[in-house]
Amino acid sequence: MDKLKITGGTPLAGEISISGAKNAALPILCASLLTAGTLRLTNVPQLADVKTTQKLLQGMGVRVMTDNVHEYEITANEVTTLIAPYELVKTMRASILVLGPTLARFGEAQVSLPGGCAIGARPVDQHIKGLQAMGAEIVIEHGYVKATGKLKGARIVCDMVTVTGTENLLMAATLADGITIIENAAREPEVVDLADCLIKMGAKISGHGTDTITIEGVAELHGAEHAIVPDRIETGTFLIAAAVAQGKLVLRNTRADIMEAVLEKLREAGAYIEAGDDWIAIDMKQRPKAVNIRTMPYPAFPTDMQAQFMLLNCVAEGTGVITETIFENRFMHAPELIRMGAKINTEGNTAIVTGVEKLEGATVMATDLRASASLVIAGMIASGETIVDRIYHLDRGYEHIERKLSAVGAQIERIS
Ligand SMILES: CC(=O)N[C@H]1[C@@H](OP(=O)(O)OP(=O)(O)OC[C@H]2O[C@@H](n3ccc(=O)[nH]c3=O)[C@H](O)[C@@H]2O)O[C@H](CO)[C@@H](O)[C@@H]1O
Ligand SMILES: C=C(OP(=O)(O)O)C(=O)O
Repeated sequence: MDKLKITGGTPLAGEISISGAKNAALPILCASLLTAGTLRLTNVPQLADVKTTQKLLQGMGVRVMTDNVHEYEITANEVTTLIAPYELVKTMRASILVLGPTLARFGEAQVSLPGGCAIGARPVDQHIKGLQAMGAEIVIEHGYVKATGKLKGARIVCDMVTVTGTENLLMAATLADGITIIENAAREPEVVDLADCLIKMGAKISGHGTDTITIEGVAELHGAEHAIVPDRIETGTFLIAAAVAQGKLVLRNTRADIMEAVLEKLREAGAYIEAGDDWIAIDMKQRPKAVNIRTMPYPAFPTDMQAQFMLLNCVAEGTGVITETIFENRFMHAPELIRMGAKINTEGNTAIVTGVEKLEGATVMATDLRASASLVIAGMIASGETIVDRIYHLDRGYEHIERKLSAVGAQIERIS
């Protein structure tokens, strides 16, 4: 199993190019199931999760052509099975995103229930409830969601803001008979990117980016071309790296307008940030100041940046309080950071973090995607050597993270 070996304490400076967003690429790849036409995608990140989605679609008979870098051509004109099997779904929860489009186009779908994961139980009851409101017959049998029926428009009020839930219902509604209104919808930029792609495919959608999305179903969708939105979480992760290493980075091919809450917190921590249309620059001249963080749905502070900000507080001046309101078990990085010398007290969904002058290198275990990222950056600023184990989590969501960070001064190598 691969590990990362990091030697801490090297200065960080230079430029990094940001990849397309995992959380936009995955639903958009699944949206290919909505049409027999060809979907041409650019800026697709090279990630394990993208490969898993490719396998899942190919297993259903979808033709996926790729230059194996960032461009994909996907045609679902000869779908051979409407089943998404457990073997693939268990490795990636986002596989549930084939449910809405498959059911909407073919009137039938069987998708393995994704089950819980390290950060929380993550049920999919809202996806199911919404599809039922649209007329689907749904049973759960042998661990599979089995859905049938011709979908019709409905008014759906989500019990909580759910990103993939909104995406599944949005995709399903594009081919439903009549008008669907999704209330308490997720407003994340990745939902907006999916909606923009669906509109290019001929869908009639309005209100995306607000908490009420209206979709007028059409008889069929067609092929389209779309560039995946930049990854705001990858961007934020590298900004944190610069902030804690007191470095200077320019991030290219990204967008500041979709990550204001994160940039605001970095400024509060003492970072000097400038941004243009497709770049963000950070210059951190001193030790960061601790910040308080409360994770909430977009446009508030994202849970996917919580672990990285916990690390920032670990080496900041003062004490910061972190409250995680989205996932019930998303502090697993805390005990690993404590092994590196951090001072963190967790109680329920709150972590009180008091900064120390320096972390110490150690062997640590990555437990989930963003926890892994926080440990890698911790290793970059710690004294001595850090080994981060179980980095397959990292490969799910960061494209060549060790190459990108090495290019700006970090000493990181992948070892087996
Ligand atoms: C592939 C993808 O886009 N993943 C993102 C997506 O995950 P994902 O879409 O799975 O997360 P949700 O927005 O659905 O989850 C938000 C909360 O709602 C709960 N919930 C959700 C659906 C449901 O049917 N029932 C229910 O109870 C979840 O357990 C969680 O507590 O949004 C999360 C929150 O921004 C991010 O951390 C993930 O990176
Ligand atoms: C939790 C995450 O992803 P997923 O929903 O794919 O598990 C994440 O990207 O941090």
